[in-house]
Amino acid sequence: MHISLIGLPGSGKSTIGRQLARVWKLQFVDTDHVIEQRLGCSIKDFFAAQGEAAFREVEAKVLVELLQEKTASVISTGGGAVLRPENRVALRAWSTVFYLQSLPEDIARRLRTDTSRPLMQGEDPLKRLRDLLQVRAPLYLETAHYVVDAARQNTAQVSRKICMQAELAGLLSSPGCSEEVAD
Ligand SMILES: Nc1ncnc2c1ncn2[C@@H]1O[C@H](COP(=O)(O)OP(=O)(O)OP(=O)(O)O)[C@@H](O)[C@H]1O
Ligand SMILES: O=C(O)C1=C[C@@H](O)[C@@H](O)[C@H](O)C1
Ligand SMILES: [Mg+2]
Repeated sequence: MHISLIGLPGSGKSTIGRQLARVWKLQFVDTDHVIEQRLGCSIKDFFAAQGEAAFREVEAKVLVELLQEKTASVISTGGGAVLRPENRVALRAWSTVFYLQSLPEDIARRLRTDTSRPLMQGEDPLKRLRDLLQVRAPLYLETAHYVVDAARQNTAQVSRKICMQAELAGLLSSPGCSEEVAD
């Protein structure tokens, strides 16, 4: 019923999810955004005050709630949403999952000046992304119904690929939407 996007931090889940929801005329939800609303502070501040384990607890609760919503939505997840086995099972069971498979080099270049992502604030963001990918790649692949090659692609190109795949799989009631994604 829902469409979920998974992938590394900075792989474009929020940006592309919003584009797809607009084209498909579905509700758009971003788990990070819902978590921040619930916490009443930024994820970065919550990480600093309570630590990552506390964040993962909140993330798991929010994710299941959103997946159980009746209204069909495009759900952009946080980069670490696949870390918990129960999240992986829930994502696969209650949504069609697209993995945005991006290159750490592309992401590091894009996020050079970003200070909002707590896991990207170290000395060497590229090494951090490579380390994250080593741990998470099998989890993203295990969770995904479809893997989208997002390397060296802009967001409109990635959105179009997802649209075409969704049309091929008969996931959408109104085919032809891949032509509507603007560059
Ligand atoms: N394929 C892409 N081409 C060009 N720019 C991109 C691409 N993907 C993402 N971006 C840009 O990179 C930044 C991060 O993207 P976005 O916030 O959508 O990533 P995310 O996957 O939601 O990250 P997080 O897991 O931290 O929530 C944004 O400025 C977005 O416009
Ligand atoms: O990759 C991650 O573990 C994270 C990515 C972000 O989307 C946020 O969910 C948070 O900063 C953790
Ligand atoms: Mg995001």
